Formats: sequence, C-alpha cells, structure tokens
Amino acid sequence: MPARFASIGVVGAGAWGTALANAAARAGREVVLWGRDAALMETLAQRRANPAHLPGVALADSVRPTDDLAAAAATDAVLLVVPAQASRAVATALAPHLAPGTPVVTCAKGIERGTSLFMTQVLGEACPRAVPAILSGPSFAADVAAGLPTAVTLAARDGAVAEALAAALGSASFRLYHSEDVRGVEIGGAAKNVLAIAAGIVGGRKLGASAGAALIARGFAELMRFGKAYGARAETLTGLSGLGDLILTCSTAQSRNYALGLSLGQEEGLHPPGKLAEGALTASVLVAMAQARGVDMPIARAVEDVLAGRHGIEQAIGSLLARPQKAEA
Ligand SMILES: NC(=O)C1=CN([C@@H]2O[C@H](COP(=O)(O)OP(=O)(O)OC[C@H]3O[C@@H](n4cnc5c(N)ncnc54)[C@H](OP(=O)(O)O)[C@@H]3O)[C@@H](O)[C@H]2O)C=CC1
Ligand SMILES: O=C(CO)COP(=O)(O)O
Repeated sequence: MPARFASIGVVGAGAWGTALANAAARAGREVVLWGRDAALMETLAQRRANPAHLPGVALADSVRPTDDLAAAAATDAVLLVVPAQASRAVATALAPHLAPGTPVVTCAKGIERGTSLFMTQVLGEACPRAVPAILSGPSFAADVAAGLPTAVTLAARDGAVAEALAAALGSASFRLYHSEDVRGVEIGGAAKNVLAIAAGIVGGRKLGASAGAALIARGFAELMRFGKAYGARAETLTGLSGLGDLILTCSTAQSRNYALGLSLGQEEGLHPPGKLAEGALTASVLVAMAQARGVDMPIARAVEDVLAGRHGIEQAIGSLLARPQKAEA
C-alpha cells in the first residue's frame, strides 16, 4: 500500500522551509520545495544548497526546487513556511492549485496584524477547501537540517489527520507529537517570540541568570493566561510548542528574536538588520488581543512599549520591577 502523504510540497524556501524539506526527505517523502525567486530556486537546483538562508546544508536528493507554485500544490500535503505576515498572500496564491481536502500545515509563528487571526484561521480564509494544520515546537532550522534530535508538535482538528501527517514527516532525529489542540499550538509559537525579545534584553543588559530565569517563568505565566483566554489546553501550553519553545528561544542568541532583544539591550538598535524576528511583528497584536480579553501581560506590553519607542529600556525594566506586590499566579 502506498504511504499516506508520499509527496510533500514545501512552500517557502527560507531557513525553516529548507530544513523541513530535508526533514521530510529524510522521512522518505518526495519533496517539492517552492520559492518565489526563480533565480534562487535555479541556484538551489544546480548547487543543491541554499547558502542565502541555510548555509552549509546540502539539499537532500529527493528535494526538487521549483518556482512553480502549482507543482508544490500537486502533492499529498503542503507545508506553508513563509513569515506569518506573508502567509495570507501566499496561501491565497496557493489555493486554486490545491486538490480539495489537501492538508496545508502552517509552520509560521505569529498572529496576523490587522485581523488578529491565528495562522490556521488565516489558512481557513485563504484556502477554504484545504484542511488546516500547524507544526510548531522548539526547533532551530540549523539543528533540524543537521539531523540533530528535535521534537515538535503537529496539530489538526481531526486527530487522525494530525497523526498521519506526524507519521509521514517523522524520522529518527525529527520526532513529531500529534495533537488536536490547534489553538494551543499556534498560541505558544506566536507568544514565545515576543517574550524571547524580553529575554534578549535581559541578556543584553547583563541583568544576570537569575533575572533570565524569572523572565522565563513570569513570561510563561503570561503565555498561560493568554492561552487559556483564547481556548488553548493547559497541557499544550506546558508542552513542546509552549514551554518547550519558550525555553529554547529565551536561552540563546541563535534565536533571531532573542538576538533582537540582545541588541536592544545593548542599545545597538534594531539589529541584526534584515533578519526575520517574528516577535517584533506580533507584539502589538498580541498585546491588543490580551487587552481585549482582560489578560495581564506586563512583559509583552513592555516589549511592545520599547519596540514602539514609547519607553526606553531602563524605563521598561523599571516599570516591570515597580509593579505592586502580588500573589504568584
Ligand atoms: N528558522 C527557524 O529556525 C524557524 C522558523 N520558524 C518560523 O518559520 C517562518 C519562516 O521563517 P524562516 O524560514 O526562518 O525565515 P527566512 O527569513 O529564513 O525565510 C523566509 C522565506 O519566506 C519567503 N517569503 C517572505 N515573504 C514572502 C512573500 N510575501 N511571498 C513569498 N515568499 C515570501 C522568503 O523569500 P525571499 O528569500 O525571496 O525573501 C524566504 O524564502 C517564521 O514564521 C518563523 O517563525 C519556525 C521554526 C524554526
Ligand atoms: O522558532 C524558533 C525555534 O523554535 C526559531 O526562533 P527565532 O525565529 O527566534 O530564530
């Protein structure tokens, strides 16, 4: 019997798309990797590498680069791996090429600005005949591409679909847990990026490891409160895609969000330029959504105040420390 999801389309040939294409190939799938830049995709096909986005990694033999979106859509399941704010436009272009019922797994971590929609909600609007799913968890593209052990969560409303997709993409080094809690998985990935900027600021200001641990714990309390208000399950928020990814991203400058915070903390401005830091784009919408449901998120708000130029770093730190004493919750 042919394997379910024998072929996988990966839409987006950045760091994460390229790493996931290799992971799917390692799992035995035939992979079509789409990128919008024809010249870059030609380079990928010729050189079997993506030096622009994932240097030092060879493209697996069963990955076929293309700039033809229809070719990526003509697969058994599609991974959508473009930045959160580009996801609607790319999904809209993808939609007419998809067979009805094709799973489309968003791998972006963010919330759409302007609509306040989570990534699978954007998919639902842009690709109404597809089956939306989400993949998220603690996983640097470079680690996955290098075949280092990594574990993530794949969620779809239909648990059997999530399980089959997880089985199709998993390998000895890339372990996928399946879940039906789509909302929980997408909230963890979006919120942790904003909190990681705060962790980077703590690192850049050399406030110490104790402050860093406090930031993760109190940041996690914010993520939990937000998640509960928006219908996530607690066990998802304490799992790979919530706490797991928060710990990873708040721990190292390998994270672009942490690196952004680090340079803010060192007063070097919004460096490193040109690197995607999803948290900087999600912060304002996350804070607005928290306010709309009466959720207290002082750390996320402080990040947003700094990014918007309303507060300097010292003022933001001072306002967090000056909060009235309260019970731990
Ligand atoms: N990198 C990582 O370790 C991980 C990333 N993620 C998430 O994956 C998502 C993508 O990140 P990542 O791959 O790292 O980002 P990169 O910056 O490495 O790549 C982004 C890719 O998206 C493409 N793209 C951007 N805008 C558009 C658009 N409007 N239309 C078509 N293609 C577009 C870019 O194309 P071009 O090169 O032409 O600009 C590029 O190929 C983010 O949401 C991120 O949070 C999740 C887990 C791990
Ligand atoms: O989401 C990630 C790891 O799980 C990647 O984090 P950055 O986008 O901050 O680099």
